[in-house]
Amino acid sequence: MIRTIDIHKSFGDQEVLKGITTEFFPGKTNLIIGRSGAGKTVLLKILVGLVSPTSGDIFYGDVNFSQLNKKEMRTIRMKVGMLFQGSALFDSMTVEENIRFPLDMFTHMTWKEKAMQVDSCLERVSLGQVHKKYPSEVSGGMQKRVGIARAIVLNPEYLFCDEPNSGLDPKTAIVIDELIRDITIDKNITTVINTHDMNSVMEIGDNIVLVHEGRLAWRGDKSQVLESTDETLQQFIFASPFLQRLRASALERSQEG
Ligand SMILES: Nc1ncnc2c1ncn2[C@@H]1O[C@H](COP(=O)(O)OP(=O)(O)OP(=O)(O)O)[C@@H](O)[C@H]1O
Repeated sequence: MIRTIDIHKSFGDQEVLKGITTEFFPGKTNLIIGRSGAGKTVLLKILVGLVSPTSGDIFYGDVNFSQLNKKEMRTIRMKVGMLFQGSALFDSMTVEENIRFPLDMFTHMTWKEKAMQVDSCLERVSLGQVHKKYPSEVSGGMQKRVGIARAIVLNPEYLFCDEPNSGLDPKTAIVIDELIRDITIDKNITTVINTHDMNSVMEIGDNIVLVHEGRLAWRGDKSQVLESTDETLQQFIFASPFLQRLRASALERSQEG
């Protein structure tokens, strides 16, 4: 579990985060949602330790992440997997070299142990004979799978995904979401996903954190989204007139039934 307590972040005069207190749970897909510029990426970077908060605390379990020295922070980082926006694979490395990279960096495993771990992660993301291919030789959806395989190769306790659906068609996006959710449940990972994608909210939103103008505007799960009367949430989720009509008719049907 990750807890943030009263996180503030300013860049110069601009206060981007204005006191975020929330929780992200193990075995759940925790989504950070919000409009462009709301502060989602800054919050995600603070959670991972890439950006320091101006004030506030982050707890990984019982450990106060904000007060660790470099060595202790490295121990926590070893437990963290990252799926970057656009997958961020190394173009000059094959798929298997990409996935093996964290093992080379952080472990003393033998060549054979690494090969077995790479195979098992590729199998977990349902990719077969792509070991020797380069990222440019596989589709965008496959690149995401490779990115996920690399993110889980060290058996992380925490998984951070920045816009995992960007650039994918809606169907492939749902398949990738479901893959992330299944891995989260199987391995009891605390997964935090930064997303704009409404399908993700409604399909895998176990714990949804809505950030609005740097503040926590709403928290709940996907089953509470439709019924919530929170204005900020409704304006964000049902932004288009089409979705507003859809919501109205869904609510009508549920009242009739
Ligand atoms: N390193 C930085 N220096 C100065 N300002 C920054 C920095 N990083 C982010 N900001 C500002 O913080 C605000 C929030 O940015 P952030 O990237 O977190 O938004 P976001 O919610 O992730 O938006 P999007 O959905 O468009 O990615 C923006 O106004 C941005 O310009």
